[in-house]
Amino acid sequence: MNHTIKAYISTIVREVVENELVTADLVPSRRRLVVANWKMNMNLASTRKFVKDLVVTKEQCTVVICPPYPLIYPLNELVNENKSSITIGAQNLHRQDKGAFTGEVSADLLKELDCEFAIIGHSEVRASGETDEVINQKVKKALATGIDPIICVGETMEQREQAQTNEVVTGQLLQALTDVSDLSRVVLAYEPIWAIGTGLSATPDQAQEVHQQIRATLLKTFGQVAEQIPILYGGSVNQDNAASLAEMGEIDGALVGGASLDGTGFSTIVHAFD
Ligand SMILES: O=C[C@H](O)COP(=O)(O)O
Repeated sequence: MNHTIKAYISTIVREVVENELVTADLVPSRRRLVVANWKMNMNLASTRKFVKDLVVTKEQCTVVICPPYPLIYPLNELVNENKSSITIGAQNLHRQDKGAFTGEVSADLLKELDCEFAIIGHSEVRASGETDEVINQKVKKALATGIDPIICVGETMEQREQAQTNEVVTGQLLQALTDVSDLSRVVLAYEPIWAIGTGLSATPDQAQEVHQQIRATLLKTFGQVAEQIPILYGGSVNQDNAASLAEMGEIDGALVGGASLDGTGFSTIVHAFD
């Protein structure tokens, strides 16, 4: 079903609910996603092994793999050969259509290579100077190209210690979503910077608390459509902590870095969110 039809159906459902013709229980539940961000890791051989090792038996949870750009095409071929239910995503995209942007990749090309998602605003990209305005432009470019954006937000340890988490995260998400119309296709990822690659994951309660604040802000700002936006948690998710994070009602999936490089281990994380 294409996105226009999905959006139309969700609009009808929302109107019916707002008119109290059905109970909220009948609103379709949010999609759940487990996303692998391979960052600057993996090669052709390890990608082949990953696809062989990954066991995805259920389909309640969308499994998105975001490889380095040169691996997108071979990964797509492997997915087709193996009839795998992997969905492919990109780690970034450019806000412009095309042009003299050395080293960058356009949304159109990513779409042509079957990328259905793109990570936008990852803290490792923000650290190189990416602004909230550029992130907002990338979100719009992704949506206009038929790619669903996975927008990352998160605070530093210093900001957490100064009780600024809510202010920082809210500011980032509202700027990323400024004038964005198709919110039902947006995915958010809460990634506390202090938890990324450190082995120091947020506890399920810490993550749940921030996710609840994000949900409240989304509902207040955008209304009922905000219920459809999945909020993933990212930051040292692994085979040991995935199940306890997945139990939390406001954690709709995970964005996984280091622990996504091994197909067998990543399968365990996926099944925790199934
Ligand atoms: O995009 C993924 C996040 O940066 C988390 O990375 P990590 O699982 O290695 O902490």
